[in-house]
Amino acid sequence: MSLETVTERMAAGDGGVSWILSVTVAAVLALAAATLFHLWMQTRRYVQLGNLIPGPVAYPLIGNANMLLGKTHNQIMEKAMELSYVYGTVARGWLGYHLVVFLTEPADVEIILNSYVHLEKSSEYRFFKPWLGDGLLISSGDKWKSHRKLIAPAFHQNVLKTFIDVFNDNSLAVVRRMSKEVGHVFDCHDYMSEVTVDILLETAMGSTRTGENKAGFEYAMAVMRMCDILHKRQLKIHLRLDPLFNLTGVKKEQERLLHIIHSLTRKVVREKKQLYARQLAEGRLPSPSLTEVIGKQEKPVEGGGVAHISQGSLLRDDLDDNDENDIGEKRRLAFLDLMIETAHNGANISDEEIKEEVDTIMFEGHDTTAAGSSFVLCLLGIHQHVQERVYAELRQIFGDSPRPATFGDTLEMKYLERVIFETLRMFPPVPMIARKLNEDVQLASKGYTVPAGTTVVIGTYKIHRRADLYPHPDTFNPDNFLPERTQHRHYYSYIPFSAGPRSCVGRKYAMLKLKVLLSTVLRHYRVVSHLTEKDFKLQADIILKRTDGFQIQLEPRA
Ligand code: HEM
Repeated sequence: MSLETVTERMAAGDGGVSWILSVTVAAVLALAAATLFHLWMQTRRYVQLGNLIPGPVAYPLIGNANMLLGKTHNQIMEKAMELSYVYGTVARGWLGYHLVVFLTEPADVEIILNSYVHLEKSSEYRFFKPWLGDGLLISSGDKWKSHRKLIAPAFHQNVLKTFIDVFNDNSLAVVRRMSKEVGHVFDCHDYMSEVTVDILLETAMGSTRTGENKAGFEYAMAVMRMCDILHKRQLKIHLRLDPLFNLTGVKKEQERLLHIIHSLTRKVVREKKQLYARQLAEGRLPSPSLTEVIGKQEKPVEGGGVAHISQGSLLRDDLDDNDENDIGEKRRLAFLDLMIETAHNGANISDEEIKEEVDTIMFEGHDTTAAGSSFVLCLLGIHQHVQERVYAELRQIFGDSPRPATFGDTLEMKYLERVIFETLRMFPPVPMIARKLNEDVQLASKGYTVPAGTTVVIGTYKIHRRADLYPHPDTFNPDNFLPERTQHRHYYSYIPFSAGPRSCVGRKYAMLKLKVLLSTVLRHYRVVSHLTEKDFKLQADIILKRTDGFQIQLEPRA
């Protein structure tokens, strides 16, 4: 039909208009039908691929959501474990029409974690957003990539060495504080949490919470309480839903705490920036520059400033550089200073983004290490012969001297290192990791294809308890990490710090801090516990903890 005819018909009045209307409606309907057909085909493929993976019978509309009804987060985790016993190392569940796939086979886990494509976090991580904004833990795409590149050098081994004094001073302070607990059973997590926040305040922001600095004290308390709120939101179904959460007092408390946290981080970023500019103008810098500390001859390794903690090189890799030229050990550098310097040198990062990264480090570095160190103390309290071996190693390093630990000493703490690794195997502080797939993934296991849009849950806790990977997996045995044992295990069968490009950027920091803290505590006290690890009541939400408390007793060492 020519344009003329159409114009003629339009000019003809009502009949023409209704004809045009009919054509438009028909076109819209055809388009809608085509879109629906496309969606249906896609959904059909999604559902078909999902249903090829073994899992429980799913019901229309709800899928397997009935299995979650009325369950606590803990029971859900237990259910997921159960499913993997019944259905094997690849198991699926349907939340309505949303596919969730559980992986516990290292070769499959490697495909996800070692990829630069599947880096997006699942929607579960949204609770962190009001606190951490678009910080490293939850950001994605180019932002994550560029910030990771920027932050990784701040965790370089030579930077970490500058923290030794902070680690030592705070460890000794907590040993003194714990002296009032001698002789009775107490929860060591409170102490581990407090000392961890103190250390983070100094190493992340260059602040302390002692002395006149009331803001630092309030900040530390707010960080601890915010972590509790995040736990609550994972556990309580009504707090998970934003509209309901917004009506609660917990939301008000969250706002109050975030006001304290963000005000201080913003203020510290602003002041540090001004100080940096002033000192630069005066021709002096507040601290040695990042390049000076890292050293020109050493190139930071992509993804964390250190090679990945791998099975073959697990022990060597953790603190591999036995360089006694401890540059800057007396000159403390906070991550914040390093980020300000990097921004000054032209990196594309705003003040607000720097604030988000500092907040992220405060969160990620807190609960994980507090839980990790508490589990170590509980396990050593139970396994006295292991504790005696650790103590013998420490006596060999320090003799009778009360001197603080040096970086070189931490390299000698080989057995303590194995104890920490074994603890993180049995009780990984981050018990599972979740990713959202943006592309289909072909798994190594039985050739399953997991379709784009699926949430993949990597069951770290379950992988670490596989009897084919760790003989007697429920027995605490630090020798699981003897080099001759680790070299025969799959690289992805030990992932407490995750692995691949999105692995924990703070893993070397964590290991160094744990060694200094635990060695200081163990040089002063014998830890005692009358329980066994079978008595532990575990709570698995964001961070694995004991709901019965981390109960131990202390006896002073002569
Ligand atoms: C025992 C102690 C620690 C454990 C077990 C641990 C574990 C983990 C795990 C499993 C992840 C990946 C999370 C995911 O993909 O969902 C992660 C990420 C991260 N961790 Fe740690 N962590 C520890 C200590 C620390 C410390 C001390 C810091 C900082 C001072 C830190 C900073 C981070 C950051 C910033 C990320 C996000 C990395 C990214 O997405 O690129 N962690 N950690």
